[in-house]
This record gives sequence, structure tokens and C-alpha cells, in this order.
Amino acid sequence: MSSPKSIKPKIVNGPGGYILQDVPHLIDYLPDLPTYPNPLQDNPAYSVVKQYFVDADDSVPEKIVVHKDGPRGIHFRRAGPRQKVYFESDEVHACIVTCGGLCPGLNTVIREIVSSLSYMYGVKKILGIDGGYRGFYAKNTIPLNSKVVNDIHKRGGTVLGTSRGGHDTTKIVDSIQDRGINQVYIIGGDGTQRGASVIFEEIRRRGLKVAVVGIPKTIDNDIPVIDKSFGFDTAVEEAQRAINAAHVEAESNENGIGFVKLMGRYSGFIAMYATLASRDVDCCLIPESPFYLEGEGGLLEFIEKRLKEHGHMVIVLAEGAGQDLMSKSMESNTLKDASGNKLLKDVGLWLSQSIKDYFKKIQMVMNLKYIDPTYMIRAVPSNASDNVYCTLLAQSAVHGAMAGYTGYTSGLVNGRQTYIPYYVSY
Ligand SMILES: Nc1ncnc2c1ncn2[C@@H]1O[C@H](COP(=O)(O)OP(=O)(O)O)[C@@H](O)[C@H]1O
Ligand SMILES: O=P(O)(O)OC[C@H]1O[C@](O)(COP(=O)(O)O)[C@@H](O)[C@@H]1O
Ligand SMILES: [Mg+2]
Repeated sequence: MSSPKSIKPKIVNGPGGYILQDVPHLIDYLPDLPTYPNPLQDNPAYSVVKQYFVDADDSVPEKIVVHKDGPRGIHFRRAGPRQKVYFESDEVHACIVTCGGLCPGLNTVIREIVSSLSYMYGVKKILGIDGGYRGFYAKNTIPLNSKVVNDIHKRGGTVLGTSRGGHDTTKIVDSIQDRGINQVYIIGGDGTQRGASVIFEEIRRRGLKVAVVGIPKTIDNDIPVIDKSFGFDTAVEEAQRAINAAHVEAESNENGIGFVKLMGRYSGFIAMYATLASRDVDCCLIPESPFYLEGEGGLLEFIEKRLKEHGHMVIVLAEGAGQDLMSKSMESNTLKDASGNKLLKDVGLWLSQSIKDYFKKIQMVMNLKYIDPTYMIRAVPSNASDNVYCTLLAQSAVHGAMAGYTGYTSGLVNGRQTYIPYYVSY
């Protein structure tokens, strides 16, 4: 796979240490493109709202906590509809693709891209790409319109299908060019945004009038620049069911341990938020905070103490936690998934066994119940707050593409919708 971090940052400096980390625009390489008035200005649902259009110079600060003498710092372009657009409605031929692991809200984002394009901008030609990146060249497309997507936000998963691997930049861009697609909406996590970045580079190299737009999907919430990823709230909420079950099991058995493993390859956000929300969890293990098992201050000592004091306990573990401990006791693991992500060993099973072995050794009764709800959590439809978030993300993505921006990810920064250059979003 190619290394995508070759995009030259588009930086605009202003007074007081102001920095705009800008996103590319079609006119960067197609300077003579004509503009058109935004059709929203004639739409009765929007034209009544004062200041509906975003000022071209509006930007959003990356950091809101600043020192009084410090520079104004990095800003991102504010998302939203512009007065002028670079596509006429009947000229637009859009496509949508979903890649990587499942995440609640994927269908809502798909639905709202289709709805925004058709209801706000009068676009009629929208295609779904079947089964992730490889669908561009290996599968048939799925025609989308507001009728087809009407009910999909009530379902989990993605109606377009998804996959890992299969990113072939040349074949993908050939397919985009051959089909006459000029707006590409790519929904996926860090790997997907890396893939989108190289697609954008190739499109720019070929000089095509094609906007490439990313919408960040990461249930692990591991894209630092955005406030949080869509589906995260739903995942935290759904995780409560597993934690509650673990608590019931733990309370009902002698020296019961309810042990729940949650998602998070390299970050423990779901585990940590689910723990904070539940209030029943005694111990939360995340990759950001190393721990050890044996001896004073070790996990096993803590568990023993807790069981002696309370007679039961609940442990929540992020899948990426304790991988270093496991590799010491097992042969090293170099396996990767089709996208190149390191395949983690099941730390939950390993840790359960280590805890069982310890209590057997000290001859203390203990009942451990292990729950891995990963796929049950990922597969649910998004909750109310994620639905709102997905809708705004999708609308922002569409406004940006219509305004000629490209090579960006639509994301929430400090509570505001922004356009973030690809190289910042993975
Ligand atoms: N460096 C890269 N260059 C091009 N495509 C990539 C790159 N990394 C990942 N991809 C592609 O992005 C898609 C999704 O990546 P993956 O890591 O599985 O999920 P996610 O996007 O959720 O992180 C896959 O089709 C994968 O081949
Ligand atoms: O078993 P799968 O489908 O490969 O997915 C497992 C991975 O998917 C995730 O839930 C999300 O990862 P991505 O955002 O990279 O798709 C990870 O937490 C987990 O390791
Ligand atoms: Mg990822």
C-alpha cells in the first residue's frame, strides 16, 4: 500500500499567530472552473433563515483552552453551505462507499448524504459502491435515491456492505473516471481516510473535477482531532448491557468476577466511558495505561483484595490493553488483517485464564464470567444523539463538496462542524 502522507499542507498564516490548516479546493488545480449560485438560496425551507450561508473566512480553533499571551493557534475551515457552488445540480454524479469495521450510524450517514444531495441540491445521480473499496472495480453499483434509503437509519450495519483490504488506487480512480463520478463520499476510519487521501492525490494528478470527501467512522474513537466519532455514544450505551450482565453474574456467585472485553485496538475510550457511565466497574484496563499482574500493586493482588472486601467485582478490559504482557508469555504475533492492521491476540481469554490459575494456586474460590460483546455492540442502529450527529456530518460533507472543497474529512471540532485536511485525520 502506498504511503499517503505526501499531501503538501495548505497553511494560511494570520495575525497573532493565527494558522488556518486549510483543505484543498478544486480550483487549486482547475483554476477556471465556473461557479453557480447555491440553489439553497431559492429553497423556502432555508432561505428564510438569516445567515444560512457560512462566511468564507469563518474558521474553528483546534484548541479552545489558550494562554492569554499565547498564539491564536491552529484553525480549521468551518463547514456549511456557501453562497457559490462549483457544481450544477444535474451535473453531479455522486457515489458513497463504506469501508472497515461496522459502527452504529453508518446507514444514517448514507441516508443523510443521499437526502442532502437530493433535497438540498436537487441531485439525481447517486450510486452506492458495494462492499468497500474493492467494490469500485469488482462489483456492481447500487443506485440510491431518497426512497431507497428512507428506512435504513433504523437498521444496524451498512446497506452498502463493507470490507477490509482491496484498495487499488489505479483501479478505483479508473472506475471513478469511467463512470463519470464527480463527488466521492468515503465513510471509514483511519485506514479508510489514508485510502481516501491517495485516491484524492491520484484524482488531482489526473486533473479531474472530482471532489473526494471523507466522513470519519471509528467506533474506537481514535481520531484525536475530532471531538468524538459517530456511533461512539451508541457503543458506550450498548456496552452497559454487557456490564450490567457481568455485574449480575458477579453478584450472584461466590467471589464472582464479571469480566467484559470491549473494542479499542490502540485506545480505551469505549472501555473508559462505559466504565464511567456504569458505576459498577471496579477496574478498567486500557492500552494507554500499562499494568502488571504479579506482586505488590499488581492486578491479581488488587482482585484478591477486592473480592475479600466485597465478595464480587466487575472488570472492563479494552482489547488493546495488556498486549505486551501476553507477548511475553506467548510467541510473538505478526499477523495482520487484510487492511494491514495488526491482529491482536485475545487478551480477554488470556487474562481470564491467568486470573483463574492464580486463584487455583492460592486455593481461593472464585467464579469468573467472561463476556465479549464486540459484534453485538457494533451491529446495533445508532441512538438518538448519534443520529443527530450523523445527519450534521453528512450535511456538512455535502455542502463542502458542492462548494468545491476536496481532500477533506468532515468532522466535529470543539462542537463545530469543520473541514479537516486528510493528513490530520489519521
Ligand atoms: N495506507 C493505506 N493506503 C490505502 N488504503 C488503505 C490504507 N490503509 C487502509 N486502507 C484501506 O482502507 C480500508 C479500511 O481500512 P481498515 O483499517 O480496515 O478500517 P478503518 O478505515 O475503519 O480503519 C481498507 O479497504 C484498506 O485496504
Ligand atoms: O473483527 P473485525 O471485523 O476485523 O473488527 C475488529 C476491529 O474492529 C474495530 O471494532 C474497529 O476497527 P476499525 O475502525 O479499524 O474498523 C476494532 O476495535 C476491532 O479491533
Ligand atoms: Mg482503523
